[in-house]
Amino acid sequence: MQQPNANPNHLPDGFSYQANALSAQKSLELFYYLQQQLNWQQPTIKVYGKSHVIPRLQCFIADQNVSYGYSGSQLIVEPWPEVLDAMRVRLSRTLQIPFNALLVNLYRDGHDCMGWHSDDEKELGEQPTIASVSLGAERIFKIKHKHNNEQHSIVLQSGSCLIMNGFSQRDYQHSLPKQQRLKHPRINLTFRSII
Ligand SMILES: O=C(O)CCC(=O)C(=O)O
Ligand SMILES: [Fe+2]
Repeated sequence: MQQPNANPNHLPDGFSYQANALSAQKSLELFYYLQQQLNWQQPTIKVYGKSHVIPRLQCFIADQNVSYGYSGSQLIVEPWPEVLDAMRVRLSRTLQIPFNALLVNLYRDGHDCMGWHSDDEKELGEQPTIASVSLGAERIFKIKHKHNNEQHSIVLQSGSCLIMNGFSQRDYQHSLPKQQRLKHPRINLTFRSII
């Protein structure tokens, strides 16, 4: 298996990684709170005409006027819990992006994963900014260029924030591969601005 790049600063244009956006203590508290409190769903998606449940749990939180078809399945839209609304306000102010939606992923263990994709849905606009906060187990995150062999892989630590902006979605795909031996869960918060 390819080793994760030791230096997360060597990411391509449009990706930037901040290790300690949240303290270890705060990250764990938030992890347990969200694991218990959110209304987790496991939507079904169609791949080549066949229906599958996705290999993770999800919760979609958004302002009331927002609707977002995620890979063809319409998720139930949940209101903002106070703690996530506060985080959204802070991130919006820091990054100068009016985040109005949040897709939360729960990877129950290393069997749960997310396949190669770009977050390039029309409703995210031309050069979307996505802020991705990780809580709980560390997971490997892979990035590959769409038209050449450029590949990167980094470890997303608990309390970290990965920002994707610029042409990161136009030019690259990303994925969260299975890690068969991993027993611990992880929650990922992806703040989005839907037009
Ligand atoms: O779990 C992750 O770090 C990636 C999530 C992701 O790519 C997405 O929600 O679009
Ligand atoms: Fe993504």
